[in-house]
Amino acid sequence: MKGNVFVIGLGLIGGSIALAIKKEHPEAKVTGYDAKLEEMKMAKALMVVDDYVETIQDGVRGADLIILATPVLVTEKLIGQLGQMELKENVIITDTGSTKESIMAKAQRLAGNNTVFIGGHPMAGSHKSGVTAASLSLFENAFYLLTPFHEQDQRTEELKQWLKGTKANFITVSPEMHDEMVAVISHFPHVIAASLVHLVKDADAEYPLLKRLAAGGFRDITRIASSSPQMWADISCGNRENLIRLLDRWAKNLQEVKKALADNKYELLHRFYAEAKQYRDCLPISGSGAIPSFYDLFVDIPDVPGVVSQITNKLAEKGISITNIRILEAREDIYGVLRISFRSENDRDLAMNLLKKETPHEVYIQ
Ligand SMILES: NC(=O)c1ccc[n+]([C@@H]2O[C@H](COP(=O)([O-])OP(=O)(O)OC[C@H]3O[C@@H](n4cnc5c(N)ncnc54)[C@H](O)[C@@H]3O)[C@@H](O)[C@H]2O)c1
Ligand SMILES: O=C(O)C(=O)C[C@]1(C(=O)O)C=C[C@@H](O)C=C1
Repeated sequence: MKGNVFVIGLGLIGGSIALAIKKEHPEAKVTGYDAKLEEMKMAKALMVVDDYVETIQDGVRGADLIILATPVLVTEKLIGQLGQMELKENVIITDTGSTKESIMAKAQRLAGNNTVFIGGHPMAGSHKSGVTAASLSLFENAFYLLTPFHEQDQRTEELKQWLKGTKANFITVSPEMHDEMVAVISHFPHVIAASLVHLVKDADAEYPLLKRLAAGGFRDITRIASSSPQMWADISCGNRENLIRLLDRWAKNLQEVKKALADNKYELLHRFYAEAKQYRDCLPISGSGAIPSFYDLFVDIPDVPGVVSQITNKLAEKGISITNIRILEAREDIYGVLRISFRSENDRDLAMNLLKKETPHEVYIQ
């Protein structure tokens, strides 16, 4: 497609969408704006945007598509500001915010003058922020939720065309349903992850060794506690009522666990873990989903210095990026197993072929 795209908020999400649009629509011009000048300069240097402007007014003038990729409370304010500006006729405005009800309520005022607002939320991301974390493949195979005011709107199809390069799967939902669902699978887990970290932090003074012992399980469940505080404070305020309801349900659930412990009810505790495991094991491990797909590759390696960097260097030389790396077992008498995670199946297959060809190690997918 041809036209002017204006991205406000050049962080992880705005940057990743800009990259996808530039790749899919090379004839379009992608301009960016961010509250931080440094972020704009970096976005241009990394060729995430073609150019940047120093005021929002300069960017919206002539824009055919405006994408708001700022923290959700900021997005609400910006929608108000856009309502006061002169916009191009037929412009599509969308956002990427993790909440939808209050954003859609604000956006109602934007309707008219052939302006259309279509709420959006790509259901993939990371605990990392900023344009340097942006990636072309961030949304590949992920769900991308849309909340248009009119479901069958032709303009929604137009927006999907603009966003085709994300390779995401688009689904239309109501803003209310959106906020209830993401509260359970995304917003509430972030509250819990941060709260768990606070629990450990509070015990830190008493047990200085704690930090060093906090290994696999704790790290896995609290990765998302490293996310942007502004983003999550905004989301929490934007989805307060659903979060309060979930906190009540969670408290009740924990009371039941507490009672089972107090009464020493082994069977109840076993069922508690078994039912959780059964449901968790049924979640899709690849393909689309709110839980990001991790495409893992396993490499048997000897426990000798330098071997991990040899492998990562080989991947870097071929431009294959990894999302996570971990040694699962490393004892003197046995081989260690290196688990390398990739963003896409394609990256993992490229890595497997490369490492099989260029290293003596056993390389396999579990
Ligand atoms: N991080 C995720 O996993 C994820 C996933 C899906 C959706 N989202 C949503 O996407 C949006 C962006 O998140 P992100 O992860 O890219 O955050 P980010 O922190 O990486 O980027 C946000 C950018 O917005 C800029 N910004 C803040 N206030 C601004 C203002 N007034 N004007 C212009 N720019 C301003 C910041 O400087 C920053 O560069 C949020 O609404 C978030 O809820 C995040
Ligand atoms: O993977 C992560 O770090 C995320 O937190 C991504 C995550 C999520 O909770 O799944 C976070 C917020 C977004 O609205 C969508 C995706």
